[in-house]
Amino acid sequence: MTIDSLSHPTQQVLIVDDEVINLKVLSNLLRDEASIILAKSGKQAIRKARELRPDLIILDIKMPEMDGFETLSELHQLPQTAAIPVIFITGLSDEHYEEKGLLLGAADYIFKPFHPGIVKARVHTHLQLVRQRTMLEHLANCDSLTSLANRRYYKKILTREWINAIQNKQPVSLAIFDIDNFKHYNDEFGHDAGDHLLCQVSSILASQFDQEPLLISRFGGEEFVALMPTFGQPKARQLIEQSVKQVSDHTNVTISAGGSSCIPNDTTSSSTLFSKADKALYVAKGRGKNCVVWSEEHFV
Ligand SMILES: Nc1nc2c(ncn2[C@@H]2O[C@H](COP(=O)(O)OP(=O)(O)OP(=O)(O)O)[C@@H](O)[C@H]2O)c(=O)[nH]1
Repeated sequence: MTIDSLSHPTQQVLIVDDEVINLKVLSNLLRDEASIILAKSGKQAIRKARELRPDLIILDIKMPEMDGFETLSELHQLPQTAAIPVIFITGLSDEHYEEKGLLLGAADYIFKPFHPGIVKARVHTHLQLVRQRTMLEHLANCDSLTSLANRRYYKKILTREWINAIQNKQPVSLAIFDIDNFKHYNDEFGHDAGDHLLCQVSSILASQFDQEPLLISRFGGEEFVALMPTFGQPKARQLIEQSVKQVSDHTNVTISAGGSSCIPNDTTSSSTLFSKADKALYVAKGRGKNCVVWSEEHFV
């Protein structure tokens, strides 16, 4: 995973209605605004929303089996769909239902029969809000020079993955990369060339860690942290060694890495994992750089 996976180039709207004619009318109306996904029931909507992560959901309320209120409640309970805004479009025009829908967390409530222009305008506004939110998230979580995840985002994901690992009794590995002799590179070629090199190294690392659940982040300066949830030491170490080799094969510099692995429990802390990796990095630098040291070799 890189930070780019947080944004989606074309916005998608999921329309949910048990009446095919309503699905047709709404998709014709909104196809200029976004690409359209259709669902004919609450259950189907939840499945598609989990899989496709649309930017906005337009939800009918009166549907057999699972009504719109139940569908919204379930969407809000799932981590993959909890933040997707939902607009109710419904024949239930009683204010009591409108209040219920908004209190459940709907972004908007539109009565049927609807005025096409008003629906279009409201959908347009909500999609614009989603774009603005995505942009803010991107700015908050992304390193502006390299476009990698920043330290703030890394910490957020580390907290989440640490809890997951405890619950599922799975390993977590972490490695810190540091560019070797970068001060010398800056002094020799200038700060702009140094920036360019940081971007080059970042893009090589991003290509090595582009699969879920991996995360590569710029921790600061010329230091990068790779988080490898579910990876035990052998698999993690192999990936880190491969990354170090890729940088030395494709740039004018080398990098060193220190790694550490554990199966977290209630008594272990992620900062211990980090400090073990940091100490291993120090050892790697002392061994002549351009190499990987894993903490177990030196710190049990
Ligand atoms: N161009 C550029 N340089 C940076 C940036 N952030 C940190 N640096 C430089 O990175 C260099 C890090 O130097 P040191 O900490 O001495 O490490 P080093 O020269 O790589 O030495 P070793 O870590 O022992 O291999 C400093 O010169 C910083 O100015 C940045 O965003 N752009």
